[in-house]
Amino acid sequence: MTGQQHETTEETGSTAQQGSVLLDEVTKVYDPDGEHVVAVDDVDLRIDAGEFITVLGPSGCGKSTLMNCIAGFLEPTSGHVYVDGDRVEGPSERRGVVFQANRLLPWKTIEENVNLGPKMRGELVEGRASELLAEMGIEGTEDQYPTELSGGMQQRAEIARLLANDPDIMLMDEPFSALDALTKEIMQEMLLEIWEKDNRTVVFITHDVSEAIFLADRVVVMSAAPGEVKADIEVDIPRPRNLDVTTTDRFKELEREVLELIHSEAREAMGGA
Ligand SMILES: Nc1ncnc2c1ncn2[C@@H]1O[C@H](COP(=O)(O)OP(=O)(O)OP(=O)(O)O)[C@@H](O)[C@H]1O
Repeated sequence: MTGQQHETTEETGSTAQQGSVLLDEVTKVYDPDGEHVVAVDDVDLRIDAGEFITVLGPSGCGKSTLMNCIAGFLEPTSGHVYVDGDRVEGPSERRGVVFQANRLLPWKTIEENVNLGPKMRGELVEGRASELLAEMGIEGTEDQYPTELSGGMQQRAEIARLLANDPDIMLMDEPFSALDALTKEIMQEMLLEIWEKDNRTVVFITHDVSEAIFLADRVVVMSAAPGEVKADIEVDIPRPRNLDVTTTDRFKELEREVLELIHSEAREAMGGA
């Protein structure tokens, strides 16, 4: 994908780039043993192709549920998810998912892990895994096994595995939350570099307010359970960004605004204490 694909064509009025997401009145109710847990309540959300959205909210407010509905792992109880105008009816390699704990297969080498998706589809390109590993800054790890790599390197390999499928949309559920602070910062800058190059749509769930603002075009703040969209905040900090922006007045201002929203949600969730 290129920046050019992101431009609107005059003839059609639509963007050529793939990866737009529309959540239309999405509600998800779990019903274990008749308990009726409303995890996500009537969420409307539009994400443009190529946008980077972060999702913040108190624990249990339905962030992962929402992401799993976009991924196609879960079917909404009511409402629909559309990707590029088509209703999501199941998982697709066009929507790649990264979780906090990586899904690398421990008995396969890093190269074999990265090649897994393309191989299964009969689209294996010789040398592509090495290219992606180099892009992720872990060249030379092709023949190693996941457990031989540090946590940060495993997450880099995981993202390389995702990119090997060339997804239009990257769905990332707290991908860096298990990493130490320094590794986390390095990963954040690296993710932005990749995104600024390819402009894939990213939906990134986090509990970290600073991470949410640093990465995003828009921060979506969810309310305490049942999860609704409480605020949708545009991050008007110029790109390309590096971590220096986190010391600017505008960044601090946004951080205060988002923190206040999160705190008021947490207070409400605790019964207004
Ligand atoms: N498979 C399930 N069966 C029953 N209830 C579930 C299931 N998955 C999630 N829930 C419930 O739905 C609500 C939302 O959960 P979800 O994991 O989506 O929230 P979250 O915001 O991602 O939480 P966290 O920030 O703690 O990861 C919670 O009350 C949770 O207990």
